[in-house]
Amino acid sequence: MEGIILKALSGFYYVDGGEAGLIACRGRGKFRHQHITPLVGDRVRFTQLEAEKGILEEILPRKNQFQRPAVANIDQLVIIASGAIPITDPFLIDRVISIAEGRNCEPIVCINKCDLDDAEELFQTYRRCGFRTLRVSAETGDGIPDLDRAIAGKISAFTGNSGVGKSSILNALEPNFQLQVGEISDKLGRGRHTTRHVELFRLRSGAIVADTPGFSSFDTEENELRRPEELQYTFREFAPYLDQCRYVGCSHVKEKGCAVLAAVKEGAIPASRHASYVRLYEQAKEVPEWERK
Ligand SMILES: Nc1nc2c(ncn2[C@@H]2O[C@H](COP(=O)(O)OP(=O)(O)OP(=O)(O)O)[C@@H](O)[C@H]2O)c(=O)[nH]1
Ligand SMILES: [Zn+2]
Repeated sequence: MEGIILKALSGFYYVDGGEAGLIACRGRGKFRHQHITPLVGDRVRFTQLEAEKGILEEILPRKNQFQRPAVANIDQLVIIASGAIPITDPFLIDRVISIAEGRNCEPIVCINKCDLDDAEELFQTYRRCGFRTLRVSAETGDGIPDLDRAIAGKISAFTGNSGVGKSSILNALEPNFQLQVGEISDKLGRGRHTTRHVELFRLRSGAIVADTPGFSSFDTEENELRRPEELQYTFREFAPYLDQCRYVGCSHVKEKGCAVLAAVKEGAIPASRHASYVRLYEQAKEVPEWERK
């Protein structure tokens, strides 16, 4: 049988076995010998032993994999942003987009709290760059059906800065969730710096989503380990200009004859996107060679 690992706990992998329900599986000893750690999100082959118990036989090839939180096969990263309380700094969005683009994972920009502010500038910035960009309000329910359609049939992880409304949106998508919204005790309890537990949930619509705790702040570590010269490929709107710069190996930061800079000047590339690129480029340059993979 085949299924997806939704949760890992105390040595058991809970596999969504479709009609068979949730099957608690142990891994075969060979995984340990081969240093293979099954991850939440893994597509697996397993044998059912009794009603709700089984054994993992094989991990099918991964589409991608993240370390913090440890999860595999994320199809889409839904980046929640907001134009009001709090106003999202575009750099936070761009950093996550860059991570997603480097991992064969589709970024979706979802602007919440549109009842307070329609965030026209953010919306246009990401739409113009070619990202699927949605406007929603968890409060009024506006746009939530669009988000529902955007995540249908996929595995999606939700991310976004604190307070943008990730829990509220998941609750709006699936009232069964009943995630606690905006409570201080909850925020402390999540222990963002301690556990990195992650779990996937199948919504009634069939979409699979990663719960927020492990995903509320995507770690930048992996991004910073990327070579500076690879960063340009994670800004999709740069693509038409990359081979038009005067110098081979142009960093698109301040060189003369840089086609990317010219496009920023003309307004074809949003200035905030380029500013984020420069910031990530400078960060990437700081990483010593021996620290890279
Ligand atoms: N007006 C308005 N308020 C919202 C909306 N969505 C969420 N809120 C409010 O924003 C606050 C934060 O919402 P949460 O859902 O807890 O945000 P979060 O992103 O999960 O926050 P963290 O747990 O800190 O990561 C709460 O007071 C919500 O009621 C919205 O669409 N409109
Ligand atoms: Zn250039």
